[in-house]
Amino acid sequence: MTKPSAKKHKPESCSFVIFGATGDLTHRLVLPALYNLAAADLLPEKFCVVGVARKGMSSDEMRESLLAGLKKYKTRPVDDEIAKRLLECVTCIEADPSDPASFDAMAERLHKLETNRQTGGNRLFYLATPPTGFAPIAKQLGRTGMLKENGYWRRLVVEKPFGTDLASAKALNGELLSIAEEHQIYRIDHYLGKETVQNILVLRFANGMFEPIWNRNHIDHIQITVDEKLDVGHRGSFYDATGALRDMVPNHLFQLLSLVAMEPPAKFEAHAVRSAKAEVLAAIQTETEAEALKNSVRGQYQAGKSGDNDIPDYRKTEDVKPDSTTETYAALRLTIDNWRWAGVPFYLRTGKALGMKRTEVAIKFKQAPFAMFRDTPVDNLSQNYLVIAVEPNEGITLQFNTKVPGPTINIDGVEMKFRYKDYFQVEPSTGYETLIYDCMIGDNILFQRADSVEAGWQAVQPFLDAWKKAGARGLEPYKAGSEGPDAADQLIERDGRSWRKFG
Ligand SMILES: NC(=O)C1=CN([C@@H]2O[C@H](COP(=O)(O)OP(=O)(O)OC[C@H]3O[C@@H](n4cnc5c(N)ncnc54)[C@H](OP(=O)(O)O)[C@@H]3O)[C@@H](O)[C@H]2O)C=CC1
Ligand SMILES: O=C1O[C@H](COP(=O)(O)O)[C@@H](O)[C@H](O)[C@H]1O
Repeated sequence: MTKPSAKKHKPESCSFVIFGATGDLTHRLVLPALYNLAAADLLPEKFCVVGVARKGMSSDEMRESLLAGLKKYKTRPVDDEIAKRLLECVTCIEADPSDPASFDAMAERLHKLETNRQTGGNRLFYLATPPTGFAPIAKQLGRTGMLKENGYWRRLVVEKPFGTDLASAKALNGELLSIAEEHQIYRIDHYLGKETVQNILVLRFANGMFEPIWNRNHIDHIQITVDEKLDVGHRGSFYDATGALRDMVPNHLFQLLSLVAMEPPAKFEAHAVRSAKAEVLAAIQTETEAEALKNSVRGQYQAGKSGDNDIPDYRKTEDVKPDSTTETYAALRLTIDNWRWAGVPFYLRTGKALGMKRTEVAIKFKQAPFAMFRDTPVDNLSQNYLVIAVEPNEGITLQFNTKVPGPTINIDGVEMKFRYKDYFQVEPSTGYETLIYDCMIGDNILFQRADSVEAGWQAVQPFLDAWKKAGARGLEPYKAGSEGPDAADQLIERDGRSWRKFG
């Protein structure tokens, strides 16, 4: 069955200014997302794309490079006519935040371009640069008045990682908020662009049957898993300074956690939803150093095979220190200190170079008291899990027990499965389309507010500190292509529980 989606309207005319336009993110995701929006007729009537490069490049050169990216990273066949129309909107401007005069010149050129292209003065500035560029670029935009909202909207999209710890995230928020208002700042997390992640809100709050049991009285524990097959590859220099915890937990895994654990917002509106998310993150119990070590596992992959791919030892990866203690796997046991979740552990795990790609939230309900069926033969007793499959096989599964047909009572575990592909015709996308579109229409419900980002870092900071002090002590090796270190199993098994098996 195919259902049509709600009709969206075109955003107001604007300029879309990309810093880091020569980079990987722009080519891999941002331009393909703009292309997909163009194909869906969801770009503004009057629109221009300004690609900013620190060193001179002609607009033609930039268009050529972006077209090559579009063809390489396409999510659907590229229609030459649509690509041509989109690329005609592209102009390259040179500006380097270490050269303030270049930003003065940019302000003038941008204004002229807006006049020529009749886009008006609405501007979206996308910081698609490494994080070292965020504050310096924002500072120059502020100094030159380019962010000033004078009857037009001016928005700043900030990529991840947003800081490397609590102190740096606070400092970056402080710098940005001294230049722009909170409503102008769009802190992006691509997990919020995923349909399956947005659907957590709908699953919980558009259905009457889940909310009454969505609490400590009925839920035993929650597991959040983001396993990746990918190894670190050519990202050694970034990854070795970052690690699995910083790279994935305070952002992506906490998006999943906050949507699953937040209180029902009073309205489906940015302020209410973002407040509920920030509140639940702030309620994650702060660990002492000893508790942090006890409630966490970190691992590092050693050489192995994932499918047909030979994966080298992490420490032999280009730009990784040969004695690196950076974790490529992290598992945490967290608790949320509020009425709803008291006593319900949240087990989180994520890692690279694992046997399979799997992102899911598994909600484990309390077992029924089986007194009544104590003497009943059980073929394959199922645990009562509600599983939100973010990737792959996007959908929702409910596991429960049923009677095996026959003259006697036999019990077996079965599943009820909803798969998106069985109900909806989903256009392939990068995941950035919704986020970019929402930013253009000024809806920041799917973007992170400053307090949420800081609450996330606050919750992981004790683990960062404890691991830093421990150095190599407690760093568990695991074989690439495996399910991760055995210690991650022990982390959950010591509570008498186990990780949900896939499949
Ligand atoms: N690549 C991806 O798949 C993803 C990336 N991200 C995030 O997006 C951002 C960009 O990543 P990515 O495109 O991979 O990075 P790149 O290394 O490809 O850099 C992007 C561009 O930024 C410009 N740049 C570099 N340093 C600075 C600086 N200090 N000031 C201003 N401009 C600078 C460079 O362009 P020039 O020299 O021409 O000015 C460079 O080409 C990062 O924050 C990353 O974490 C997030 C999700 C996915
Ligand atoms: O931001 C990041 O996310 C990806 C994982 O994203 P997914 O959508 O494929 O689940 C991860 O590979 C990368 O290291 C990290 O920086």
